[in-house]
Amino acid sequence: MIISIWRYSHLALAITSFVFVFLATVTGIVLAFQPISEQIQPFKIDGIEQLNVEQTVASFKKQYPEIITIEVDANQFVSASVITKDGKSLNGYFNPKNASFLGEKPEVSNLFKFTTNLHRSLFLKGVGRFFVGLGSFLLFLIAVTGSILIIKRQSGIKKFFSKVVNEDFAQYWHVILGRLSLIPILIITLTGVYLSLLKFDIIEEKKEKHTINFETTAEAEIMPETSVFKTTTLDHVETLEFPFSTDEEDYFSLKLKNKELLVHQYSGQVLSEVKNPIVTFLSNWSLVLHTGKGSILWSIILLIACINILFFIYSGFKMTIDRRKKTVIPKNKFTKDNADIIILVGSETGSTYHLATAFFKGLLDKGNRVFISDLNSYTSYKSASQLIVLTSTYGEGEAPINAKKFLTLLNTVKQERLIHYAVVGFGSLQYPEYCKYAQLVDANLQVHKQFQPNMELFKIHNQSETEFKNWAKKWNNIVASGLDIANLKVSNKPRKEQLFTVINKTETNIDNTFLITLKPNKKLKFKSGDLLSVIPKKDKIERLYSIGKIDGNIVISVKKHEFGVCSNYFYNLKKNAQIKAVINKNSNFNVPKKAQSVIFISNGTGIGPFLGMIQQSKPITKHLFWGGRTQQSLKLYKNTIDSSLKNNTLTSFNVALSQETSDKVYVQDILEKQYTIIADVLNTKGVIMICGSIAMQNQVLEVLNKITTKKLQQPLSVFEQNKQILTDCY
Ligand SMILES: Cc1cc2nc3c(=O)[nH]c(=O)nc-3n(C[C@H](O)[C@H](O)[C@H](O)COP(=O)(O)O)c2cc1C
Repeated sequence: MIISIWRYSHLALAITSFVFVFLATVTGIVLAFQPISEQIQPFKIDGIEQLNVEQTVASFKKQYPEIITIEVDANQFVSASVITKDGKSLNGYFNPKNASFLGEKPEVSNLFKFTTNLHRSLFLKGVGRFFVGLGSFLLFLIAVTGSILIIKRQSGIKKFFSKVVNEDFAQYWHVILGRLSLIPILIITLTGVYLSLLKFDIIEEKKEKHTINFETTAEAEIMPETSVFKTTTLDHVETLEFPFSTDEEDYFSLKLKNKELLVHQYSGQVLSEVKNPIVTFLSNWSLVLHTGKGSILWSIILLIACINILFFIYSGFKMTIDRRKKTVIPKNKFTKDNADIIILVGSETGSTYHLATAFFKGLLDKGNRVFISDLNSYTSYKSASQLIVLTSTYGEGEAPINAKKFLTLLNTVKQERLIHYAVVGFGSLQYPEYCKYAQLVDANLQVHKQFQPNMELFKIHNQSETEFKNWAKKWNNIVASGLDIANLKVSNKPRKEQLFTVINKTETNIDNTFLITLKPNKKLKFKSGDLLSVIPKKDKIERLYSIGKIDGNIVISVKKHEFGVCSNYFYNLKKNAQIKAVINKNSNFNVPKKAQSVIFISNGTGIGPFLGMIQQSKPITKHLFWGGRTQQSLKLYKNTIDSSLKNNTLTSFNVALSQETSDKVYVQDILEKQYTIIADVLNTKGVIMICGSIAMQNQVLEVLNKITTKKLQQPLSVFEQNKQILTDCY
């Protein structure tokens, strides 16, 4: 619940301040170029930190009979106002070393003048200034609430900068850039507020007045060694005003960064010293930090921060709109008390709702009495016989926002009837606590007297529509709700299908396995390890095949099952037949660009993607391990493997045949023998890729763990976290 308060505050502030923040940011982007354009002008003289005021005054006095002021600005450009020997007044930039004139101060461009006005007051004078100041304060609050949201999302302040899982472009970059620009944005907003308060005199700059007692001043003496002009270098000076006349009671007025001095014009004695109040110090810093004056680096940081703010406006609103679109609970036709089937949804960002809605509508279409709601609305159900919980997991294995109260309610609400239930967990394998909350819900329902499971907990990675349909099919077989799985409208994304031509298909081998080669009709970008998604007309259920890329074509290894809809569909395709399919990127199972050595481990048809990878002519070490039944099973792949060995695109091939000899050898057995290869590859940041059956994967992982623990003194989990173990098993 707490996270929602912060999220709503963050959103409410963003909506309230949108116009002002947008205008201030766009104008801020333009204004960031002003200090940069100033800095690149040729008025900077190196070494003013070694030049003292006395030397500068002396060189000016040599050149000009009268000097009015000398100034040093934030860019360390020295400007002055002087009268020349021929009585003309000269204003502009000077070289402080020899007092030579460098040029007039350039006029501020109309673009910068216009933008500054818009930035400061929206051309509305005081009222505009007030709203800009308020906008700045609201942006500060947005940054604070945003930081709190990141802390909540990352489960603690210590993990503020730890890895963010990339599930959605807008969400991922909102967090990543938010963290990086937090400090500059806090500085921009706080200084913006400060400068506004200063303008409205809410903060006042009260300076002490100078008092001079000429009676007590020392006898005139020409600038002694200890004089303040000698001990002050030019880089500390802001302005130096010269005396009006030669009268002893007329003095220099020297403004430094931290104080103001009145200096005797002959003795160099300090007649009066007034320290700058803290307000002046803060004002100077606020101006420098807010505008980037005097520093190209800081101006660029401010510029990037402003561009990021524009991105936050876009990504923040995009996330909100997406969430709102997704989080729509369909209208109920039946009440909670006259429905037979209750669907309860737990969702943080709304994705689970679209699958829940498809399921709900599918059941309604077949005449079921269904009621749908969120998990926090759990209550008693008078006629229900089935409960389906569809819930995601958030934070570190925690309940999503609309499910936080569910477990408490489950233990307090009385249920009169015995209800059968099924729980589907939605999560992501990228999080260590995969579908943890669904697990918790399932465990609590298991021990509840009024609930009885009709199937095991089902976990779904990345909102997979295929997996959801698989679950729905299983559930439907148990409950016999008449659900038409093929026509469940689970997808809200249009499918961009491409045409492929069958250019080769082998006969089935002894294991009923065959290879099919497809040529894309149009040029397509894809890699070995990507997935080919096919939806056969017969059952309209999506199937995914891991593909090998050979000579720009797709090769897949398929096992023909007697009643397999898709495998028979593929098998019955004739040469030159056209099929429609989609290639899904699967970057988690492509050969990583930086890997210098790779081990491929597979059994059966799992060799498919590796047939492409072993042919790729990358100068890296590649070892292939494959487990099959007999020599006959291997024949299907032999040509590709042999040519890869011959061309040196494959370093070694290790085969395990389980039915060839009496001592059944499986792929994990040959791995154990080749432990040095495994240890070497992992130790040198190489990668192990596994494709095939889940049973094989589990056995292989066990063996790999033994090897790493023994030979590298580290459990396999360390290499899994380093992304050195990649799997694509089914
Ligand atoms: C900040 C954050 C934390 C997450 N934590 C987990 C987690 O601990 N376990 C898990 O399996 N999935 C986790 N996920 C993934 C979500 O459960 C997954 O994306 C799910 O499909 C979201 O569904 P929803 O939009 O209906 O909430 C997390 C996602 C985010 C953005």
